[in-house]
This record gives sequence, C-alpha cells and structure tokens, in this order.
Amino acid sequence: MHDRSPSDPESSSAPGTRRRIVRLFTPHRSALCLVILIIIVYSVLNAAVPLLTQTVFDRALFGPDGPDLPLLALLAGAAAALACGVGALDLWQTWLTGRVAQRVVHALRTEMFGRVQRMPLSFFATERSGEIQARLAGDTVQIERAVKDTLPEILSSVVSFVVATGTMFLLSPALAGAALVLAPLVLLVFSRSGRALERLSVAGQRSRAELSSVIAERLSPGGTTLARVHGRRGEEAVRFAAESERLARLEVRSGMVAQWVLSAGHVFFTLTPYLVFVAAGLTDGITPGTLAAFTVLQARTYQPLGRILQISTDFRSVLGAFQRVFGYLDLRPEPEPEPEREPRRIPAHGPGALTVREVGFRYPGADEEVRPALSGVNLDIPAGSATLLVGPSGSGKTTLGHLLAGLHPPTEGRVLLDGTEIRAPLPDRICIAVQDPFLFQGSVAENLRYAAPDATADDLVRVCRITRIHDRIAALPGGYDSPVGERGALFSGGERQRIALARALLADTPVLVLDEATSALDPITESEVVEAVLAERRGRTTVMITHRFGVLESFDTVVAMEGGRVAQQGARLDLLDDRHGLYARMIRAQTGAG
Ligand SMILES: Nc1ncnc2c1ncn2[C@@H]1O[C@H](COP(=O)(O)OP(=O)(O)OP(=O)(O)O)[C@@H](O)[C@H]1O
Repeated sequence: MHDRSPSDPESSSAPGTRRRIVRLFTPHRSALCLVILIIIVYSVLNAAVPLLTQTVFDRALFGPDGPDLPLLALLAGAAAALACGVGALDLWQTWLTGRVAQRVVHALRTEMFGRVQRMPLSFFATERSGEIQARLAGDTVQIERAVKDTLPEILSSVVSFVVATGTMFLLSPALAGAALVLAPLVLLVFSRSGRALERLSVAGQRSRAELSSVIAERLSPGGTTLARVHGRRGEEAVRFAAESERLARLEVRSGMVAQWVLSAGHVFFTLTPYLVFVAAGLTDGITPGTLAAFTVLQARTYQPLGRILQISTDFRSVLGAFQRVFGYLDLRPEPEPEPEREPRRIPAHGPGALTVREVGFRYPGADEEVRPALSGVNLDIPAGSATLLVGPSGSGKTTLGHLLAGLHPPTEGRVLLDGTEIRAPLPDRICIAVQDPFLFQGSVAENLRYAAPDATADDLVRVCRITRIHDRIAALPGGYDSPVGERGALFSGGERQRIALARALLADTPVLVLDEATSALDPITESEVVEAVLAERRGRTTVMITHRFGVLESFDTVVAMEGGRVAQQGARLDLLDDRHGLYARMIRAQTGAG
C-alpha cells in the first residue's frame, strides 16, 4: 500500500541534510544568536529564583533574629521584577523565533511551489495524489513548529540544565553529586526509548501520508463516483480503516514508550531527594534553605534532561520532513525558455505557420521496447489554415497536439512556429483546449478571464456566443458571476468544454489547438460550435484533433496519424478521393457508407 514517491528520501539520515538545514538558517544567524543570548539570560534569571527561596528561608523567615518582614517584602519585590524580566524576554524570544520560522518556511514553500509548477507534465502523471499537498502543507508545518517551538525549548532546556547544575555545585558539591548520581541511568533510558520513538514516528509519518493520499484520491468526485458505480465503497472503507488502524496502533505504541519514559523519570525524580537528604545528613553545615533550594534545582535538572531527550526524538522526525522537502527542491524542472535576443521575425507567409521536422517523442520512463509515441513526423501547417488531425486511438494525436502547444519538448527533431523553435508553452502565440478541461473554484467570468484578465464583459459574451454557451450562462441567477463549483461540477461535461473553449478563444492567439475539446457535445451542437469557431477565426491557425470528423466539412487540410507516424496529409477532398487511404477508410467506418 505504501507506494514511494519518485522524490522520496532513501533514509532520514542521508548525509548532507544537516548541512543543508544549517545553510537554510545561515541568513538568520544574527536573529538566532540573539535568541540564544536571550535564552541564556532568561535561564540565568530563572536560576536566581531558588537562590531567592534560600534567602527567604535562611534570612527572612528563620534568620538568627527571627522573621525579617522588610527583607521578605524586598525579596517579594525582587521576585516580581524577575518574573517581569523573564516574561519580557520570553515575549521577545517568541517573536524572534516565530519570525525566523515563518521566513524559512515561507522561502521553502514558495521555492517548492515554483519547482513543482515547472515540472514536466509526466511528473504530475506519476506523483501520488496528495503527496504534493502533504509536502507543501504538512511537512512545512512540521518544520515551522520545530523552529518556532522545539528549537527554543531545546536551547532553554540545555541552558537550564547547565545553569541549575552549576548552581547546585555552587551551593554544595556533595549534595550536587548525590542529586546527579542517577543522571547516567536516566540518559541511558531516554536514549534507548528515543530511538524506539524515532522509528515509530517515521512509520507514523508514512502512514499519515498514505491516509492523506487515499483521502485526496478516493474522496474526489471522480473517486467516489467510480466506487459507487462499481459497488466498491465497502472495500474502500475497509482499506481506509486498515491504514487508520495501523496508524492508531503506532500512536498507542509511541504513547506507551513515551509514558514508560515518563514513569521511569518519575521514579528517578522521586528517589533523588532522598539521596540528597542522605548526603545532607552526612555533610556538615547544610541549612534548611539550601535543602529547599536543592528541591527546586533538582526539578530544573531532570526536567530539562527529559525534555532534551524527548525533543531530540521530535527533531529526528523533523529531519525526515526536511528530507522530503529537499527531495522536492532537488527536482529538475523543465528549463525556462531562453529570452529572445532579437525581436521575433514575422515571416513572409504570415504568423501562425507550424512546421514539424523529423519529430520523435517518447514519454519519460516509457519502456524502450515499446514503440515511441511519435516517430519521424513531418508536417507543414500553413498560417491561417484549418487542419483536422485524425487517427485511431493511441496513434499519437494528443501527443502531437501537446508538442505543437509546447507542453512537451520533442525528444527528436524540431517543432517550429513561424520559423522559431517551440520548446515551451507560448501563451501569447499558441493556445490548446483539451477534452477534460480544468475549471477552478470561482465564477464563470473569473474562469474565462484566466486567459485574458483585461477582457471586457462584451468580450466574454462574444466568445461564449461562439461556443453556444452564452444563453445557458445568461439564464443563471448570477449570470457570468455564477459559481462553477469544484472543478466545474455545477455544469455538465459539454457545458464545461464550451466554457473552456470560450476561454481558449479569449486568449486570442494566432494558433489554436483543439484536442477533442468538443467531444462531450451532441454532434449537432458540436458541428455548430466548430463551424462558428472556424468562421470567427480571423486568420487563426486552427488544428482540431477529433474522432468525429465525418460531419466537419470546413477544414481545408487533414493529417491522418497511425502508429505514431503521419500516414496521410493533404487537402481534405483529395484524401477523400483516395478510397484506400486511412482517412477515407475511417470516414466510411464512421458514416457506415459502402
Ligand atoms: N503520460 C504518458 N506516459 C506514457 N505513455 C503515454 C502517456 N500518454 C500517452 N502515452 C502513450 O503514447 C501513445 C500515444 O498516445 P496519445 O494520447 O497521443 O494517442 P491519441 O491518438 O491521442 O489517442 P486517443 O485517440 O485514444 O486519445 C499511446 O501509446 C499512449 O499509451
């Protein structure tokens, strides 16, 4: 059940991770040094509290001349001032660490987003659903908490431990020795259980990622419909419950290990005062105040010790989160297209001419034994022409359409627009409308204006009239401001396609590729829409990939593909005359003509 993501870390302790984390924080070193300084001062001020307690006991309450109330009042004032100082430092440190945490995580999040955004389309086809979400949202939150809460806590615990131990030795080395005699045993217990907790936490992290992946995929509209249609809701629920139970068992086990550590710590903590009392009995000159101060100080040694070991376990699981984040930062996105050095040359035959030369394409990771999706493709599509791209299923039409739109660079050969090579999408020059279009949560107008933010209301109406969707939108209570729902769920498949096609027209590019962009329409509406798109094309090169080409008569040229190659290319009527050619055979099969 646990599929690995292509960018999963091999292990949470791969070398280099710690160095990269340090580099991440280097720009914030002054803020972090200040945090360390504040924590030291804070801990030293905190350590003064037991000394005040000692003075309260030995001088103000049980001094040689009896209770000294003015001194008690003075000590109370000092305690209040200390508490205020400690509180102010705490605030300052929280603000500083919060700011560093937010800046680091913001930088990581935005860099990851940018990288993933620029990944080839094949990455999104193979990456587990929910994984991107888990890394960008989940892992970064874990890192943020570690920096904001855990890092100051570990620092203050170390300083508290050192200061408290130092104070104990200052007050009485003999009692300090007795108080710390069990410390090595505590260390041993904590480090053993720390390793067990780490293993459990890594397994828990995996299980949570799996759960979020199942939720994202199986509770999507498509996932739930599929489960209902095939009556698999029960199995889905069982699968989810099994993983959830696994996580629950892991959580119980790690809770038990943590509790075992706490209980062991409690035993040591209960025993230690008696060891100190025994040492006090054997040592001369120990006052009740010193003993009272020791009681407070002991808590300040064992508690931070426990926290340090507990937190170091959390830190090890944060290392895993860092590794997963670094895994995405190491992704190799598609290279950005090089900026043009010279202004684009408009060739004599006008803008929008497509040329395909000896193009081959193999999908990343595709088996070398299997034939490539495209091979040896040569095409000349004149500017302003209307071309039908047809062929059997799997013949490479969509792949070629994607190459024309610059969505994939070819693995062999070149695709050119007006003599310039296309290796990346050119939003001002080429637009593609696809079979399963994406509408985002928002209004119809917002979805349309994604292609042209400055489009006027009249522009929206114009393109929607061409794609025969205006009347439907206008009839809605909110008109063009009506919501489209999750992925356009408030519209039918054919309506979604028509809105998306209108959006593509609004981009007003010299080249438009329609990849089965009207496949969900009834044949009559489809031919109406396609004819209108062609009639309004005003010199736009239009390439249409379709299986239902029998009724489309306004196209001047046809390209017929078979097995990743161009089988036929020419004027539509000429290809119709070639009775044994692929196009004529497909037309006959479609229309049932003899
Ligand atoms: N993302 C992908 N990864 C690997 N192989 C792919 C991928 N997409 C398509 N292919 C393969 O490439 C070949 C061409 O597919 P393509 O989608 O271009 O065909 P098509 O002619 O558009 O088919 P259809 O008419 O069924 O839409 C097919 O063999 C297909 O299995």
